[in-house]
Amino acid sequence: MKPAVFLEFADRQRCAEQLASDLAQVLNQTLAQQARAGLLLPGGSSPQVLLPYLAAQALDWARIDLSPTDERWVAGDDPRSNYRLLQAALPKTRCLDPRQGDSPQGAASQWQAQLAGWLPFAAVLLGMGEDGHFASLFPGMPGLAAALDEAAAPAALPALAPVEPCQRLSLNLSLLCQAGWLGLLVFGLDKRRLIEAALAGTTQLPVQALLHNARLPVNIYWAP
Ligand SMILES: O=C1O[C@H](COP(=O)(O)O)[C@@H](O)[C@H](O)[C@H]1O
Repeated sequence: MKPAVFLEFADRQRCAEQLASDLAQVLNQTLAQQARAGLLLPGGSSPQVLLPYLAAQALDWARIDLSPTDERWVAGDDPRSNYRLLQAALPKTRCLDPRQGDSPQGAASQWQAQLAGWLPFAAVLLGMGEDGHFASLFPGMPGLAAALDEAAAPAALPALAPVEPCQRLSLNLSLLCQAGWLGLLVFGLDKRRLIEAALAGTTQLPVQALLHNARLPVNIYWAP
């Protein structure tokens, strides 16, 4: 297990400000060495406080390739779409819509093929749900063990959530770890307790596999 870095902040604004600044530093370093930089961000509620701070960073946004870490199988203009959230918040990036086919399986294959051209990603930021899922790798879903296997081939796959919208697309742990920097953004006391249990190895949750098996240290940003 690579030691995780736990960064604790007094409130969500300060946490988001620091994370935005750290992400910008990683991206600027990458852009100093190559033409484009790949950035993967989560959807859901947690990044909503981060995105305005990130958009305000001094960065050549037109050279950033952006993708969600996972997507809900809904229309691209559905308010629940992670792609829609990110594209609206960071409109100057080249934002990739994972929904590239008529079926989740077809879309996952196309998305995976496009992301292969971005590797390694400059930075991957993940979120975590109250049930310990990250990206769209949910406890108990079919194929979970393979998706959490760090030694598996890097892949995008159809995934299943226990709540609507159930049909998802997600990257597996192996592909999420093909990065120069890996982060996890979590808010609230319940999620903190979960992270502490996962770090101690006393859960069977997907986030425990992330914290124990990722091939690079996870930078955890937490605020109440
Ligand atoms: O469904 C999802 O949930 C997780 C966590 O979301 P949050 O609202 O609890 O922050 C998110 O990281 C993921 O990208 C999203 O699709």
